[in-house]
Amino acid sequence: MAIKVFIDGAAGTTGLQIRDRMAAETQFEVVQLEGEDRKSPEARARALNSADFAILCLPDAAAREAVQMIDSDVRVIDASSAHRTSKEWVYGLPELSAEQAEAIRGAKLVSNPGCYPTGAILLMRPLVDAGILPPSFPAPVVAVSGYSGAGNSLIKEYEDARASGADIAPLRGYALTMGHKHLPEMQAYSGLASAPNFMPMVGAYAQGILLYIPFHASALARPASKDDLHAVLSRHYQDSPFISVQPLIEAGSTEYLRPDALNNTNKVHLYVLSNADESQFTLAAVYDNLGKGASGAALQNLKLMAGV
Ligand SMILES: NC(=O)C1=CN([C@@H]2O[C@H](COP(=O)(O)OP(=O)(O)OC[C@H]3O[C@@H](n4cnc5c(N)ncnc54)[C@H](OP(=O)(O)O)[C@@H]3O)[C@@H](O)[C@H]2O)C=CC1
Ligand SMILES: CC(=O)N[C@@H](CCC(=O)OP(=O)(O)O)C(=O)O
Repeated sequence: MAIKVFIDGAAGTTGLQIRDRMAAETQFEVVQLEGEDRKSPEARARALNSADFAILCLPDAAAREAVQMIDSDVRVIDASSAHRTSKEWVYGLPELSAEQAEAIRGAKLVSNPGCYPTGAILLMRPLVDAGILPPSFPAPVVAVSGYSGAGNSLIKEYEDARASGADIAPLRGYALTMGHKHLPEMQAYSGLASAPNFMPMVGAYAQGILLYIPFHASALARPASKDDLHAVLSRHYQDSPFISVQPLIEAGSTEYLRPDALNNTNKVHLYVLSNADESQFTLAAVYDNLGKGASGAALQNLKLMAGV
């Protein structure tokens, strides 16, 4: 019998992408609500409690509301930021460790990571665990995302502006008061003592993230070369089907990184960059905000939880 999966918020950016990605997954039967039922608390509660799994692709408040409706054994994956550091929830990043993957496999409540934290945590956590980055690391995180990262409303804003020929900023630096909602999960799951210094930007393109963590060698917990950093990350992700550490960049290379390089995949590419004397390093990540940054990760967690 097919495994019943209710997607609450199936008409949104994340929900639509999950549906598309599930089209080829015949072991699952997708349930979604149409028309007025989409936002009817009664219809949502019925669909939620008659499913094996529910994926919440909703604003935080509606995700909290959905959780209040549960009176069955339904297992939940929440794509919103409502529960990412809640004790009752398991953080849905299986690549953190074998134990984390195991915890997700058996969990009732899984919180899918935020798009920016995914790259930042994948880069920093293995280096903190290896004692190369200290927990006191004053992490600078600078990232650019496509506008789909903010869902339907920003997609509409950019697409309307493009259609009408209105002025479009090529890049917007935002969260200028430095209190972005992703800070708690970035800190908690990177293993840091304090919140990163996070400066996000949104570009005038739809999809894809490029994220940088630039720092001086003096910030390391102990002396380490670019080969050391690269070896720790490569070892950590050696068995991962989705995360791959890219080769070190050769001197004189004219290679460049583009945020949309992995669009429509669940992959993440990680890089260790350095200057010639290795007095300065930058960790970098490239991935799809709607892939491993949202819908791809939700499907990965669903398959892990369902054991398929
Ligand atoms: N876009 C991304 O890259 C990422 C998004 N996320 C998170 O995923 C969640 C969904 O985001 P996203 O898909 O981008 O957002 P969208 O705005 O594109 O979609 C949200 C959907 O939820 C629906 N909705 C709103 N309120 C209710 C309600 N009370 N009951 C039922 N449905 C409701 C909306 O309907 P309507 O439009 O009619 O209001 C819409 O279809 C958010 O919490 C977001 O933070 C996480 C990681 C990355
Ligand atoms: C470009 C853009 O605006 N991005 C969103 C993050 C999208 C995301 O990851 O959503 P969650 O917060 O649910 O994780 C932002 O910065 O708020």
